[in-house]
Amino acid sequence: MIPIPEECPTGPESPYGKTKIFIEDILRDHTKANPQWNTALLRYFNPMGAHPSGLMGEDPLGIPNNLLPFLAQVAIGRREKLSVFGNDFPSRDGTPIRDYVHVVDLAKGHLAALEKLESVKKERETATEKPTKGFSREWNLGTGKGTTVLEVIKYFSDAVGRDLPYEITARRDGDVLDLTAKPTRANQELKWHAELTMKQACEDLWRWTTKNPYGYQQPPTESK
Ligand SMILES: O=c1ccn([C@@H]2O[C@H](COP(=O)(O)OP(=O)(O)O[C@H]3O[C@H](CO)[C@H](O)[C@H](O)[C@H]3O)[C@@H](O)[C@H]2O)c(=O)[nH]1
Repeated sequence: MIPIPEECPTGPESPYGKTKIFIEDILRDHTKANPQWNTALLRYFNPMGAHPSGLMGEDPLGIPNNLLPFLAQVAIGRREKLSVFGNDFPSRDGTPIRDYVHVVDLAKGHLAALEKLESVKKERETATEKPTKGFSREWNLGTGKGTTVLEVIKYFSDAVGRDLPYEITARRDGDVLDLTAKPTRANQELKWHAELTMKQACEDLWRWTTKNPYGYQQPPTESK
């Protein structure tokens, strides 16, 4: 079901996807058995960007697996070029579509969920009939807007101010065509909407990268 609503049936194929659903199941079961528990199950789409101050950002160890951290390392000169994993997907430019959400919006989604749980807690405490089960709910933290890999490269190149080198390579195992959220439930129940644009996310990521080319680590020293 694309875009993916909160009600979408789940069927993870990768071990990583399975860990996410196992954790949700554990939390749902625990909450069901403990009426005093209120649990938010937040489903992240593709987080990107950095704090606009340029003081906090992502610092993957080793070779980055994810698109934006890799692209940022290409732009700052730590890697030669990006490999685009396949351009034969049935999308508008042949590359896969993801829902990239700014980390600041994602952080605000957590605050909105905590506020919602507070109000649920108050309602339940004052209810005439005491609940026999806890409260748990799934919410999609995504923008609802899909962007292809080539579009991401264009947005980030614009933030950097020059074209960034990439080559088309084979598909990566497990990559699917489209993972765009339909965050209707999160929009309505949490009164949360992603507000920041791809342009802002790319500018914030580039500010973080230029201020901290090696993330939180020291630059490597020349060996003699
Ligand atoms: O070097 C790269 C890295 C990625 N991609 C492409 O870029 C898109 C995004 O890939 P990512 O690895 O950045 O993210 P995924 O969509 O694979 O998502 C994974 O990483 C996300 C975080 O960014 C979440 O954790 C998510 O749950 C997890 O499945 C994919 O089409 C992928 O094929 C490339 O072309 N080259």
